[in-house]
Amino acid sequence: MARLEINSVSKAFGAARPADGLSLAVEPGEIVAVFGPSGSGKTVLLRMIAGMFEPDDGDILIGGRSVVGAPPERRGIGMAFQNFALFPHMTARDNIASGLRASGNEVARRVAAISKLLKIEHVLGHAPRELSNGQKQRTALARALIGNPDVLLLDDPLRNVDAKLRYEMRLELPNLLRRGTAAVLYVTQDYREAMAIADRIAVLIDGRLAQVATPADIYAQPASVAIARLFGDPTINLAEVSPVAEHGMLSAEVAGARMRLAAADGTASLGSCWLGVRPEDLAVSSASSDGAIPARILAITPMHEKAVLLLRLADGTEWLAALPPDAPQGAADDGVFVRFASDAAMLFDRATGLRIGASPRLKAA
Ligand SMILES: Nc1ncnc2c1ncn2[C@@H]1O[C@H](COP(=O)(O)OP(=O)(O)OP(=O)(O)O)[C@@H](O)[C@H]1O
Repeated sequence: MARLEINSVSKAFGAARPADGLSLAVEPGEIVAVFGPSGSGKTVLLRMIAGMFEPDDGDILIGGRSVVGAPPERRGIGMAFQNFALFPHMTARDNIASGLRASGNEVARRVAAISKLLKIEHVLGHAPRELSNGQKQRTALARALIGNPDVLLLDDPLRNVDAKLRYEMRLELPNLLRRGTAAVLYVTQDYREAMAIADRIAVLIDGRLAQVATPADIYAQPASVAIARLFGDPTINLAEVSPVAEHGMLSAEVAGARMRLAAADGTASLGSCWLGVRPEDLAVSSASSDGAIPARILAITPMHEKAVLLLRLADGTEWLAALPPDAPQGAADDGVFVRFASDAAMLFDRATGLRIGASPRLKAA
């Protein structure tokens, strides 16, 4: 059992700075997803931990000991990659055993145990070219897990498997990974995968950790508008507003309608803000009411578990609403009214992008 600690780690390649003062600790048995846009530095972070290259600055500790400068094979790390990286001339069995520094019966026993767990016992004699992508991925995972590593690094391991298997693995992987005591760093470009698999998510943007928190907290309390936009499909709706405080209540005009937002802490009005409302927090109806935004339906996309409406608000802003499939939706070109509960509104400072208010969203009005 060993903790992984990344302390103020930086790395530059010429003008690119894929790691810029990163600090993160992963406990034994914990799964932390590293999630962020393409090019944000996720792979560079994993490679520094693995020893494929060293940081310019800062320290990386496993079990309290610095591993900077130590050869990769001495770091107690297991790794699996999106491209599987199996040895083509070896069987699945030998690929898995190559992750172990042991011999004889012990190897056979551990290969049998891990391949049973990963349901690949029947393909152990096959070469990689004879395996499906799902079987390749399981073989690569078995190789990473077999040595009971202190730290397990998984670089987008489900990127190249089909949608059905990805869905199944999202359900299976957390249980599988938690059977061991490895500190797991799991890189993904898919926010759903990060939310399904991880205990905590580390959001990496431009080489910096923008937020590290549980999946539920990141969704409900994104630290900034950039993070709010990375989580959610369809993505969060935004409107430029200048909230005012009156009688202890914040309100703002959105497309001509005055919306109550939250109980205001003070009497001060806020400056220019982004108002954010998630598509699933919008209600759409044909009847007007107090605080409803007039809008027109531009298009409707039925999406099985929900219907997504593209709306044009009275001021021309386009928003998306995600409604349960059985909710009345109207039809394209219908005039409708859009509402959201005051506690569904998030406010972000326009200048800094940071979320305003400490409570999950803002305090309910
Ligand atoms: N060996 C290298 N030499 C020079 N630049 C590099 C090297 N490795 C990475 N970079 C640069 O560092 C930045 C971060 O790359 P990285 O591969 O870590 O991104 P990522 O977040 O893993 O992206 P993706 O999700 O697309 O895999 C990029 O600008 C990339 O071009």
